Parts: sequence; structure tokens; C-alpha cells
Amino acid sequence: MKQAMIIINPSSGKEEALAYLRDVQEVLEEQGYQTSVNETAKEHDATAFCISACEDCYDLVVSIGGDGTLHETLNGYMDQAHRPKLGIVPLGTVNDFARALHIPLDPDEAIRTLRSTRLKPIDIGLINDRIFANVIAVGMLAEVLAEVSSEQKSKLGAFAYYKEGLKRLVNSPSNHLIIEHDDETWVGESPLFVAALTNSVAGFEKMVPSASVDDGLIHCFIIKDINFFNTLTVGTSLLLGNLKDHSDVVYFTAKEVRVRSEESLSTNIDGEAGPSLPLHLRILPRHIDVIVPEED
Ligand SMILES: Nc1ncnc2c1ncn2[C@@H]1O[C@H](COP(=O)(O)OP(=O)(O)OP(=O)(O)O)[C@@H](O)[C@H]1O
Repeated sequence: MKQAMIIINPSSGKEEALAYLRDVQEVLEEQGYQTSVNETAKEHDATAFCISACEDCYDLVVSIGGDGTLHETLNGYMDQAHRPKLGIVPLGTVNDFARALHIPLDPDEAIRTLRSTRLKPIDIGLINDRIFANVIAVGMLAEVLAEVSSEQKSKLGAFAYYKEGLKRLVNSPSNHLIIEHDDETWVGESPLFVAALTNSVAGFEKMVPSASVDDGLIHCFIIKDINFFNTLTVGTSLLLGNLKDHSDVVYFTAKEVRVRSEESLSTNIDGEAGPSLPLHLRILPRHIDVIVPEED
């Protein structure tokens, strides 16, 4: 019998995640899966559960929760020879990954999508020795994004990031960054460096319109030292989808990126606090098969 492991964060989805569990089990059992349920209680639990699903050769892992739970689940795939396919029921505030994969943001519709037979092989990012699903930020803004409280996020959604982010970017000191990518090196002052794997960053589906989940590329933005006026135009470019063309933005794609600085800088990975510099970013192309809707 096929085996499916459900990894569920009961605290996600405004603490109502468990209300969806029975429906997920029904949809999977309908398809001949035997299901086991693992509730997370704290950080890293989802990673440990997913490691055991890989080691025990499960056919499917379903992550029910926000981007944090998904990020931790994906980390369980690290260095695994057997990688179960992945189903996603997004219950977070932003759900960048689901957005990028066109998985419905409505939980009931996302559960119905688990019936889909279409699998999409997706790229996974490596930051030093761990996995990231979608986005890395370096600089003061990285700190502020991690500080946006769950209450703020629930109340304002992606707008909380936008508002807090722009407010902070105006006053951000620039940092001296050395960014090596493939065969080139950029050296300069920047208040913010962002590397993304998908088109959706902090809920902005137009941040990287050209990025797709399986293009094998890391999409990088270096925001150059900017004043208040330009902060607003950067904000508008973010909404319109032409950020990469902004005169204060350096955009490039790469398969491998190294970021260094003399200064001690905060980083943010997939919305949570990340390691300090130096960073070594790489890509594992088409590494995990994700269940996506039959049609985009
Ligand atoms: N039972 C739990 N109670 C509290 N926190 C948990 C629990 N289980 C896991 N966590 C932690 O909660 C973090 C955030 O969870 P997740 O992203 O799934 O939900 P969310 O906060 O509702 O989503 P979002 O951040 O998009 O609003 C996870 O990275 C994990 O470390």
C-alpha cells in the first residue's frame, strides 16, 4: 500500500489547521494511501518528520501549514536518496511557494488539488549547508521582515511586509557587500540584497516575473543606496513587476552566489531569521516533485 505522511503545524492557519486534517486524510485514502499524521510542536519538528518519511521510503509527504512549516519540511529532503513527492496545503499568511506553483490559497481547494496527477519538479536552493525554498534577504530589512509579528501578518497579510519593509528601507544604512556570482564579482554599498527562486516574494507575485520554479537559476537583486524618493519608486516597481529595470537596482541570475561583508549582517530565509554572512548559495535543479493543479 502507498504510504503518505501528513506533517501539520496545528498553530498555523490562525490555529485552525487541525480542522482540515480529516479532509486531507479522506482525499489521500481515496487514492489508496495509508496515512500517518505528525503534528509539529516546535521548530525543526517538520524537518525531523520529513527525514523519517524519506528514510522509510514514503511515497508522499503533505505539508499543512505556512511557509515556515514548508521550509522546515523541505529541509528534511536534504541529502536524501529517496525523496517522496510533496503535497502542499497552504495555511500561512503569505504562502509564496503555493502562489508560485499556482496551488490554490483556499485550503479546501488546495486539499482537492491533492487529487491531481500532475507533478512539477521544482528547484531547491542551498544556503551554506541547509535548504531554502524561496527567498534570502541580507541587510537591515531582513531583520525587520523576521520581526513582523504573527498578529500583524494576520491582520495585514502581505501588506505588513510591504509597509514595514519600505519604512525600514528608507532609514537603512548601506552595507559594504562583496557578491560573487558565477564568474563575476560585484562590490559596493547596499542596504538590501535579495535572492529568490520563484516569482513570488513576500506575497508580491510580480517581484520576479521571469522566475519559474524549475529554471535552475537564482534571481538576485542588489538594491543600491537609495533616498526616500527612490524608496517609493522601488516600491512601485515592486508592485508593477519591473523592479529589475529600476535604476537603483542591479539584477542578475546565477547558479551559484557567494555573499560576504566585513560587517556583521542579519539574513532572512523564507521569512525566518537566517545565518550570518558569509553565504554560499547554490541550486539543486528539479529536485523535488510537487503535486500541482492539473491545469495552471
Ligand atoms: N505547535 C506549534 N506551535 C507553535 N509554533 C510551531 C508549532 N509547530 C511548529 N511551529 C513553528 O511555527 C513556525 C511558523 O509556522 P508556519 O509558517 O507554518 O505558520 P504561520 O506562522 O501561520 O504562517 P505565516 O508565517 O505565513 O503567517 C514554524 O517555522 C515552526 O518552527
